[in-house]
Parts: sequence; structure tokens; C-alpha cells
Amino acid sequence: MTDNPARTARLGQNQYGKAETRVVRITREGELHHIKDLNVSVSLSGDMEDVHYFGSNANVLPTDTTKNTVYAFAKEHGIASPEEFGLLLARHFVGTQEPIRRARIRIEEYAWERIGGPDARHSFARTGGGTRVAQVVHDGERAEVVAGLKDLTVLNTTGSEFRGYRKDRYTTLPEAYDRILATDVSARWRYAWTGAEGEGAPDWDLCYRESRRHLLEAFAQTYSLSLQQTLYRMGARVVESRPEIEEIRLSLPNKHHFLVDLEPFGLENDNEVYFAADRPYGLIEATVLRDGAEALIPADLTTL
Ligand SMILES: O=c1[nH]c(=O)c2[nH]c(=O)[nH]c2[nH]1
Repeated sequence: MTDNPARTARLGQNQYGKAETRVVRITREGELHHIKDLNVSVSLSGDMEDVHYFGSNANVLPTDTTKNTVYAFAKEHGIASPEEFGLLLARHFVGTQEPIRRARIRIEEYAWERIGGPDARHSFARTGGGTRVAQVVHDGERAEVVAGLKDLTVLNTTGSEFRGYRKDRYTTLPEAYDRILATDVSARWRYAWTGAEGEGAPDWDLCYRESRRHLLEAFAQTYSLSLQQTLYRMGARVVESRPEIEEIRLSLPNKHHFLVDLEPFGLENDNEVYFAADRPYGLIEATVLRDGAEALIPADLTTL
């Protein structure tokens, strides 16, 4: 079987797996406990014509099994980093199941910080400060690792202008000489590493920590003439500082803060009271590449 039973239709791109398996792994060193908290989505593809055309499940590893594998691997291998855990899973599915040719593992990691003072060993609070994300794709030969973060909310209370822009008969926006600049940073960066023989893997945790730090420092240190300019500086800082990274894509909503008109109350608003609008928002997105690198991160980060 593999013949298409229909005359005018054929199967296109397809993938399957268990989405959003939530796994919490506790590691205990005596009374000192460590926590890793992940949301893991598995997508497998390969020789899947027969299940779609004829309902033959002979090539289908159940999605339930992929979920169980996530839990079993958390026990057997622990979770060093989302990138490493994703690579372990991707290599396992492609390496042990003949019909599966490609595995994509997407992981979100929720961070916890210790609470309870100096003696705290087993109490944690979920941190704000964004969610770490990683995606690993493995096709039996090459690996591609794209990592990043999302929902990291940042704000500058000064050091931001927006003026000198084009104006037409619909333009009402007043020029801003000193505005609030706020955004939720969503960033994805692609590693040059492909998992070839003898190629040492990057230190995933270090690269994550440092890239996050560079993004935040560039946001804070850039005197902004537009969010576009700030975005470019943030991306360029990462590419210039981390040789492991070939390409970074940023998606930055411009979280507008409008000065409230206090005149009706006989009060002056000297850049002190703002209305924080949640929508609509400007959406500024761009990729920053190392010279000579290929742009491989998709334009729409919500699909990644
Ligand atoms: O930083 C900005 N970039 C824009 O393109 C834009 N457009 C707008 O209305 N406000 C802003 N701010």
C-alpha cells in the first residue's frame, strides 16, 4: 500500500505527536531540591501516507507513547536544558522508529526561584521575566536548534523619541520627544551547530543567559529613535557577542502609553500619568543575521 486512493487529491505536509506535555522533574540532593518545569510538544513526520490514505496504523507510533517517552526520559536522563532534552527526544524517535524521518521538539521552560530565605531548600516561586523556549529539529543527519524567549516585558521611562516620520492626510500622531517605550520581547535565535560528528555542542544554558542579558542591556542602553532601531540594536548585540548564533528574529509589540489629558481636572500632566493601552499595538519584527548567514527562522514567530 502507498497508492493514493483518490484521483484528484493528494497528501501534503503532515506531522503528528503529543502537544504540550507538562513535565516537572525534581532532583533531590539530600534536602536540597531542584526543579525543572517544561511544556514539551512532539511532532513526528515520515512514511505516513498509509495511515492517511488507508487508515493503516502500521507506521504510527502512538502520540500517547511520545508523551510517555517525555516522562520516562525526564526520569532516566534528567533535564539538563530544554535544548539538550529536545535533542535527546528527537534523536530517539528518528533513531529507533524506522518510518519516522524527522522529529521536531518544541519546549517552553517555566523558571522558578527559591524562596524562604537562606535555608530554603524546597520552596519556589514562579518567576516573571519571560519564558525560555527551544525548538529542535532532527532528520537523522542534521540537527537545527532554535532557542529564545517570549513574554519578557520591558519598559524605558525615557530615552525614547518618535518623530520625523512620513505624514499624510490621515496622520494625527503627535511627534514624541520623550515617550515611554515598552514591549514584550519575543526572540528566537538559531545556532550554527548542526550536530555533525566531532562538533562540540554549545553551552546551551550559558548562551541562553548571555543572549537574554544582551537583549535586556541593549534595550536599556539604546537611546531610541524608533522601536525598529532598538530592535536592530538588540539583535545585533546578540549576533556580535555570541559566535554560536547565526541569526536572531525579534517580534516586538509597541505597548503604547498615552498621556492622559488632565486639563479637565485643572491639573497639568508633566509626563507623569499614562493610559497603558493593550490594543491595538504597533508590531515591529525583523531578523538580524551574521554576515553570510542564511535566514532560516520563519517570519511568523507565533508558528515557532
Ligand atoms: O517606534 C515606533 N515605530 C513606528 O513605526 C511607529 N509608528 C507609530 O505610530 N509609532 C511608532 N513608534
